[in-house]
Amino acid sequence: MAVHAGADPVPGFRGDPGMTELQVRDLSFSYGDRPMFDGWSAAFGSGLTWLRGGNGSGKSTLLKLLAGALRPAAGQVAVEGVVQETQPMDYRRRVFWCGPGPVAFDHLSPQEYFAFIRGLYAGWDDAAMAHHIAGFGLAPHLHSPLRTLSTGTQRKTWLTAALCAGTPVTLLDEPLNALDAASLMHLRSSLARHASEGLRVWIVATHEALGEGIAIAGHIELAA
Ligand SMILES: Nc1ncnc2c1ncn2[C@@H]1O[C@H](COP(=O)(O)OP(=O)(O)OP(=O)(O)O)[C@@H](O)[C@H]1O
Repeated sequence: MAVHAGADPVPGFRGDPGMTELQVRDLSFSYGDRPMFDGWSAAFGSGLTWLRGGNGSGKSTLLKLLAGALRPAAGQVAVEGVVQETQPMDYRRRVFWCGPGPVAFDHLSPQEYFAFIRGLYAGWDDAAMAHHIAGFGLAPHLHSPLRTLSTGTQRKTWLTAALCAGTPVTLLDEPLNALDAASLMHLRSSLARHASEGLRVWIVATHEALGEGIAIAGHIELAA
């Protein structure tokens, strides 16, 4: 297991004044006595960053740290100057994390989940919600409890929320998993649009290439 360290701005990060930025400084984290990150630093600018690495290299762990779902032993993570450790609620409103596993909302239907989540994010976009419900074919499933829906349909629900939340930073963990061909096409075209707009930070952890036509602003590769 490699321990990740260093201070590498994401290649392609432009650092323009006024653009959204996620900054990680001197991040350290261990699972028990097993270090994963030791003084790791990076700066993520607007656009899409592809987070790569083999199984077990720490991609999901890094996204959880950036989301605030795991607590670092040391270091600082900040979005637009809002520091995760000292302003956790303000920070969380700026970061949407879409992980691969089940979440705590599976008693809700997609419609109830969207109604709940739209109250948390000031930039929530209702027009985008209608667009993604259609694009992912979610309409027949809107009123069924999430726990009764297929893995792919649940993931389409989380992805719809991620694409509508309007947060400065969006973290997607293996977003291509479990999607059918039509949904993959819809996700890829949505990511391509956001990546080319370059207005917000998108960090996407995935083993496989995202597909042609998606502008990649930077790569981070974690060693296994
Ligand atoms: N809660 C935990 N406690 C202890 N070790 C953990 C825990 N979660 C993950 N790990 C270990 O940390 C390492 C990194 O895991 P992580 O899930 O971040 O990797 P990954 O790059 O996302 O892998 P994959 O590509 O397989 O999804 C792995 O060796 C894993 O076994």
